[in-house]
Amino acid sequence: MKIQIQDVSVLIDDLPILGDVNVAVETGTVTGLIGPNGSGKSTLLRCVYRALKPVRGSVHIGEADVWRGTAREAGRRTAVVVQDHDLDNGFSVEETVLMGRTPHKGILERDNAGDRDIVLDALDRVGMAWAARRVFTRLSGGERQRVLVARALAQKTPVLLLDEPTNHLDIGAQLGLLDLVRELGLTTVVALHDLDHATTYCDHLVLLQAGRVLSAGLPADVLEPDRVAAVFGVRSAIVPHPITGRPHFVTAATAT
Ligand SMILES: Nc1ncnc2c1ncn2[C@@H]1O[C@H](COP(=O)(O)OP(=O)(O)OP(=O)(O)O)[C@@H](O)[C@H]1O
Repeated sequence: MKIQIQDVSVLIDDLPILGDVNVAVETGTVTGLIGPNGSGKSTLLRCVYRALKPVRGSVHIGEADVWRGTAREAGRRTAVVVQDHDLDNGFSVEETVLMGRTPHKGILERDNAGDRDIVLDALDRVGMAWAARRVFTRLSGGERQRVLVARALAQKTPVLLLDEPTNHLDIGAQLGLLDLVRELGLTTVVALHDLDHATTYCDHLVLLQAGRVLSAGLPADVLEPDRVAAVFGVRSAIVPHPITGRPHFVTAATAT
């Protein structure tokens, strides 16, 4: 299912946060949102998962305008993994992941064995099945993050949005999660700070600066060294990875 972001502008407290953003994400591809702190990555994701309505422009997922139709319909199309989750409710890990099934249920419909199988499978995929009975808020930050990814998987949507999903994760878990995201084959938009992860795991990148798209396209084209230097203030290169031979983004501090 394709994502089409057209001419999206956002104002918060009368301040322009996003201006005339256009992004197209083809079905089954992974697009990375990159850019400095405050450049608008989370805000753009919020427009796609309908937490924030743009003052201008539109977001379509497939044929559907995200602001038409119900939140339930949106929940069947789009799963989200965000930071700053507010889930201090004493729920178990299993109950937390079961919330991902909500858009598929009728108002009074109870969870069934099929839902529980989906939940356990999702927890298994992120290596958290052992924690099914644990209280979600008592897990470590990285464990909680993996559970929230499981909740998104349990939602069984064609579109997946992730806002810095590798935060809190150890390096093995970071690469495991990004491998999983690729394996899923969903239409995916992921905000990432690690530009090597962006190079390795994304089909396309969108570079935001001050709420505007500065560059979009293949990772090697977007992460052109002069552009990286101008935006992030670091020297960079894309070189063959010494272990895999694949393109590897490396940086060095600007020479003094
Ligand atoms: N609710 C809000 N009220 C006021 N300003 C906001 C609000 N949400 C976002 N902003 C501002 O919008 C700009 C973009 O923020 P956003 O969180 O989208 O950036 P980001 O690229 O995701 O940043 P980071 O890499 O630091 O997570 C920032 O200047 C931020 O201060």
